[in-house]
Amino acid sequence: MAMIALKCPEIQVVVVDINEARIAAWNSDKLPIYEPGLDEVVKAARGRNLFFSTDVTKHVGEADIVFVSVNTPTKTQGVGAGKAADLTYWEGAARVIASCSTSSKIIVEKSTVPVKTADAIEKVLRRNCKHPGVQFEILSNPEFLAEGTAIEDLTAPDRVLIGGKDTPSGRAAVDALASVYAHWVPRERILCTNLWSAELSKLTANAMLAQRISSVNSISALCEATGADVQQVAKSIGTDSRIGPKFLNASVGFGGSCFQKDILNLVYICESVGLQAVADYWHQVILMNDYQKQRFVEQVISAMFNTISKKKIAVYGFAFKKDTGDTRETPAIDVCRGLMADGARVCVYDPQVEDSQIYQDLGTAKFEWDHPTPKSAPVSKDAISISHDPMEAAKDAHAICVLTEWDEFKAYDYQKVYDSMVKPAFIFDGRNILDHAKLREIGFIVYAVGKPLDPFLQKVY
Ligand SMILES: NC(=O)C1=CN([C@@H]2O[C@H](COP(=O)(O)OP(=O)(O)OC[C@H]3O[C@@H](n4cnc5c(N)ncnc54)[C@H](O)[C@@H]3O)[C@@H](O)[C@H]2O)C=CC1
Ligand SMILES: O=C(O)[C@H]1O[C@H](OP(=O)(O)OP(=O)(O)OC[C@H]2O[C@@H](n3ccc(=O)[nH]c3=O)[C@H](O)[C@@H]2O)[C@H](O)[C@@H](O)[C@@H]1O
Repeated sequence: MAMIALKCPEIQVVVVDINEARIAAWNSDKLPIYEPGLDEVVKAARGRNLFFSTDVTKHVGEADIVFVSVNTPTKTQGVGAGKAADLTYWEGAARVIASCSTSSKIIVEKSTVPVKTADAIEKVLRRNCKHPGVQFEILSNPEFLAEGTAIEDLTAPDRVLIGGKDTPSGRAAVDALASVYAHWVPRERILCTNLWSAELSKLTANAMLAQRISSVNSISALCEATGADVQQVAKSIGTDSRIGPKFLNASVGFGGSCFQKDILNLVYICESVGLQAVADYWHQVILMNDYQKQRFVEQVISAMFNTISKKKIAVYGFAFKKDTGDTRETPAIDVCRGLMADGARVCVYDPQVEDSQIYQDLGTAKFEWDHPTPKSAPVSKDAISISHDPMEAAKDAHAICVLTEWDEFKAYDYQKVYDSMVKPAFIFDGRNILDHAKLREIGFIVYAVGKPLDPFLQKVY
């Protein structure tokens, strides 16, 4: 919305949220999320044609176009728990829109939703609007930005996707929304489809992106078993232009708020229409991701003589990727839990993530985090500590686990780090970002995902 406000000065944009603390932060000097370049965009438009408010009914009532971007988490209970998308917040938003609309509106699905959601939302809107003559035209306009590169992605998107009904009013609504984006996006990049294609394209895009990571991660395990190098393999296959080099970095596993929930949602939809084989196929992407995180933990334990009990392990990076403070579904949660379950004393350092977030994440059950009041149990402060200094985090530690690819991790003085650690000192590079040859020269035992194993780490059968 900030980008639309920046690029379309004649359009008034009001962002409304029921969360007062978030709106207060959007109106302050410290925005509630860390996203490179976002501060500048917000500051350029805020107070001009970009406003943040908790007065949902007033601003929705006055709007011609309403973008609905509420959360669509995985259900935690009831039918479809653990897979289906929970549309409670979406339905709640639709009811509010219906109750406060005195004029016709275009309703834009910006959240990622199951295919056919527009049908359900239309029913809620139609049945709840008290004003005769008010019409709602629903469009699907899924968002493809990635966190950490959101401003770049929004400035020059590969495509903008708009799905609408093939009726005169549907086509007019699609044109109206397309003309907003056309302020800065070339027309040929604005793709117009039917509603169901747009909804399903979003889930499929995320599933196929995540599938690439699970595919290369599955091969990383085979590389370790055979002496192949996953980065060499990724480069070799990625130079085939039909495959391409992007999104082929082996890692400790993918995280983020969307891949897992969207694939599970796709799996559930397939099951609901009786396509079990299709559901199983996509579910394997998630299972491979779980396997990759578990495999990493097992590698740490086995390398350190099958016992990490009471050993201090420094974790470098808690965010799900670099350049964001977001920790939703970060692989660090499962890895830290795995290490703590084996008795390790974990000390986390992350340049952006708040301490309270780390404690909350480690104490919150799966799928709970994306609901407004997640149930969270306190975690033992003996098992987990947080440091704001990477040197201090590594001091007296037996091992360092690199779980996020923050650039600053490459620039540390690892001789100094090594000197302060217990020997043998281990580094487990879950992102393949460090200079492994140099670390070995210093004296570290190095494990890197999908790389030939140090003789020290090779299992003796
Ligand atoms: N985070 C991302 O990078 C991307 C997210 N998406 C999709 O966008 C949607 C939102 O994602 P996020 O922004 O990450 O979630 P979020 O949880 O950070 O934000 C959702 C906001 O909606 C508010 N909300 C809930 N019900 C409301 C209501 N009835 N009225 C007003 N506000 C209400 C919540 O208070 C919350 O601040 C999800 O469907 C997600 O899959 C899509 C592409 C990228
Ligand atoms: O629907 C969404 O929310 C968004 O989900 C992803 O974006 P995001 O989750 O923000 O971040 P990604 O860059 O996709 O990274 C996801 C995870 O995969 C990991 N990853 C990524 C690339 C890679 O090669 N290897 C790898 O392990 C990242 O470290 C991270 O944990 C998609 O890339 C966006 O297009 C989409 O809009």
